[in-house]
Amino acid sequence: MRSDLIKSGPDRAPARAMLRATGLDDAAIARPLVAVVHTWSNVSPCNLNLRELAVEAAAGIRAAGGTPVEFNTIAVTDGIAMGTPGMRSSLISREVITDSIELAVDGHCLDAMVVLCGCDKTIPAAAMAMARLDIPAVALYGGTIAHGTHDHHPITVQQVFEAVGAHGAGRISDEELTAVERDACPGAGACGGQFTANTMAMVLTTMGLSPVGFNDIPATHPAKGAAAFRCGELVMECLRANRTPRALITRTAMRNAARMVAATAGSTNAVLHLLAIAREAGVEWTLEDFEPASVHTPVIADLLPGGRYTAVELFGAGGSARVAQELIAAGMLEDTPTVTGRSLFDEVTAAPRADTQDVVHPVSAPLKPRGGYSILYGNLAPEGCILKIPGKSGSFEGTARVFESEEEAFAAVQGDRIRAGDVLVIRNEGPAGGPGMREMLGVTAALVGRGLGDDVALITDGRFSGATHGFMVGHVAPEAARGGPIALLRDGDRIAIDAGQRELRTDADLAARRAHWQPPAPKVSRGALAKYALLVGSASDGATTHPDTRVPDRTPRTETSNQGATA
Ligand SMILES: CC(C)(O)[C@@H](O)C(=O)O
Ligand SMILES: [Mg+2]
Repeated sequence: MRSDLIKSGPDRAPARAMLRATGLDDAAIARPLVAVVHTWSNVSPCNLNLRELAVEAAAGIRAAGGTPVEFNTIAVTDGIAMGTPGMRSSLISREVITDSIELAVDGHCLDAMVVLCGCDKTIPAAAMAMARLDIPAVALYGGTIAHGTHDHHPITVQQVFEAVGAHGAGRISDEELTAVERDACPGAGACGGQFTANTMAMVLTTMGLSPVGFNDIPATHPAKGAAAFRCGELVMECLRANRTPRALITRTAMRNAARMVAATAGSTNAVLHLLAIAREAGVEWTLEDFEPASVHTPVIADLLPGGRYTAVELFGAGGSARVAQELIAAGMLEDTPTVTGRSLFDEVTAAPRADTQDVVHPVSAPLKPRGGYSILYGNLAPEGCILKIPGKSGSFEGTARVFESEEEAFAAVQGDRIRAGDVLVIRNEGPAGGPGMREMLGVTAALVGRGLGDDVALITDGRFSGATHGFMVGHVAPEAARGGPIALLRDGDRIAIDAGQRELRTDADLAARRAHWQPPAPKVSRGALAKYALLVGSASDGATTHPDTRVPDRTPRTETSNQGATA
């Protein structure tokens, strides 16, 4: 046992003395020491229930012969940070949470862990830490928030962001905005559409890191506690069987996860996070691998932000298992092992199947013929970018309106300075340039709220919330701060988002402008943000600080007229 390093033999008497002080007796010290890691915080609803779940998980570990030890990490809540400088801390927190789980578990030589996570970055961080440590481990998502009700319609925080745009355009009153704000978020749980948290929770399930069905249970549902208890028992089974995460995180699991994201029109952040998880697990998986997964998987789940339902209705319809059942029936998933010791297909097939529901469609009657995202390249994104395919699919050509920050763009939208046919370019918001690759939900929701959602497009080296919809291209790489061609765009340039050719391009003479380009001065010089800006790789590699991530290319790019999909 790994924990023998800290507790066996005469030399370890000081460590045992410390453990005794926490209330452990000889028998408890002799048992496997199992971490209950959670990302509890009461700054927002997302992680609010995790301390309660930690008690249940610890009880499950004890019941199965282990000794639980608990610690928690930080969490940064996008729904609160959005649109502020605070949002720079969001993606960086994924690295910090992963690192802190590694350090606390390795620092105390713990034998196994249950990771309880609840929001956009804590969920991928859980998977990254599991991959990195590769000790027996189970992840459990705290669960979705219930939806609010406004004017007899279910709403989520997405509608609050969009109401801000409608309010800015004078379409709704102060009172209406306040009423939406008050109605949207009824209690504990992460944002309720197929936004980043629910998308990533589905990824954990699909990859076999969480038992099928558990992550779908909403945060306030009475069954959530029993699921946490079972995770405690299960991690002890994993320990005895020496079942570890890297056996689960395979290329097949990546492909399955990418297909589930496509089928549910999930958050584009899943692309960043899956790349980061793959790097931690040492799995060969690239940005381009997402394209076939999306092309060959129709959207079958009618979920917000583009569709009608929230994760609570999906839970009632059978949850992630129902989506997987439909994809399996169509030959669109491959069988893989899971944390329970049974295969994904065995678990999914055994899951109950609701008779009447209209949240998840069969593959034969999809909502859209292909998945919700596409990877583009072209002379504006030689390393790639991601298009969130809008409701009104096709291509978009328009005129560049260049903004050097999210704040500038938001002010232009709210100041009624954006017109149909504009392509907003928001740059210097990339992983290094932001730093921290903020989500542009404030801007994208304001566009939708003003009724401009179908008539303008947006490209950025930043990223998007899961609640973003419209004609949106993010993760443009290389980013502006590292000399990506997006840095060279000017107001008035023609920009084409060509979904058919999978290109983001301009006919502007970028090569001529290159000679005059100067890298922008770093926005921060100390602290976590500055460290991240120095270490982070390209968004096309997951925007991670993993040492194997391709060394950032800081040399200016040479423009060609069109570098195409193989660039
Ligand atoms: C605030 C949201 C909706 O949670 C967003 O951060 C996301 O990425 O989905
Ligand atoms: Mg987010």
